[in-house]
Amino acid sequence: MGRHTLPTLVAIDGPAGSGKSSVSRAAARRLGFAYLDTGAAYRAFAWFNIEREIDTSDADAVRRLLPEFDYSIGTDPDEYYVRVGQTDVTDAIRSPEVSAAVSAVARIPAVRSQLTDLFQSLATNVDRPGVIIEGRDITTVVAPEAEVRILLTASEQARMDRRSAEITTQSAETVAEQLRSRDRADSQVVDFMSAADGVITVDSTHLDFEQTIQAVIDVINTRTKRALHE
Ligand SMILES: Nc1ncnc2c1ncn2[C@@H]1O[C@H](COP(=O)(O)OP(=O)(O)O)[C@@H](O)[C@H]1O
Ligand SMILES: Nc1ccn([C@@H]2O[C@H](COP(=O)(O)OP(=O)(O)O)[C@@H](O)[C@H]2O)c(=O)n1
Repeated sequence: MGRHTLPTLVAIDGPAGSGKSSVSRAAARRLGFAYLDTGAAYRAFAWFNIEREIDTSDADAVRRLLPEFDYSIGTDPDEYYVRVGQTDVTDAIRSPEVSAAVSAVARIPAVRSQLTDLFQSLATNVDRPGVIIEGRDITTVVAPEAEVRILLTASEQARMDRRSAEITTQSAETVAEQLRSRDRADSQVVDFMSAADGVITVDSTHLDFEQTIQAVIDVINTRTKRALHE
C-alpha cells in the first residue's frame, strides 16, 4: 500500500474503563485500520520514571528524562506491543504502580507536547488506509482535524464493573477508588467527559462489547461516506 494519501483518522476519547482500547482495537481489526493506543505511551513513560527511580512529583526531574525516552509501539491491531529501549513493557505498564504514577507525568506540558508530536508522526506513517487513535485529548489536541471524532462514554458504575472484572489481584473497591482518583486528576488537565464541537458521543452503558464495536463502526462508516460526498 502506498503512502501517497494520508490515512483516514478516527479519534476516540473517553474516561478510564469506557472501552476505548478494546473497542478501538476490535474496530480497527475489522476495518483493516491501524490502531494507536496513546495511553500506553504515558504509561510507558511513567514506567521509565519508576525504573530510573525518579520522583514523579518532581516535574523538572521528569522533564530531564524525556530526551532518553526511547519508545516504540505496535500499531497493527494483531501485533500489539509496547517497548522502552529493548525492554518489552506491554504487561508491566498495566501494573497498579504505573497506574498510580501516570497522571503525575501526564500533566507536565513538556511531556504532553513531546508525546503529541510522536502520536501525530506515528498516525500519519501507518501503512493502512486508516488509523484509530484513542486517548483523552485526541479529538481536541492530537487530531482535532480527524474525519471521525468520537467520545466513548459509559456510566461510572459500568466502567468500574468492567475494570474490576479485569483486575482480579485487587478488590473491586480498590480498583474503583483508583479509577475515580485517576479520572479526577486527568480531568484537571484535559476535558474528556464532555464532547467538543463536532464530536459524536457513543454511550456504551447499555451496550455489550459487540454492540459497542458496531456502534463505533457505524459512526465511522457514516462519517467517512459523508466526507467523500462533501
Ligand atoms: N460495551 C462493553 N460491555 C462490556 N464490557 C466492555 C464493553 N466495552 C469494553 N468492555 C470491557 O471493559 C474493560 C475496559 O475496557 P478498556 O478497553 O480497557 O477501556 P479503556 O481503554 O477505555 O480504559 C475491558 O475488559 C473490555 O473488554
Ligand atoms: N491522550 C492521552 C492518553 C492517556 N493519558 C494519560 O495516560 C493515562 C493512561 O491512559 P490509558 O488510556 O491507558 O488508561 P485507561 O483508560 O485504559 O485506564 C491516563 O490516566 C492519563 O493520565 C493522557 O494524558 N492523554
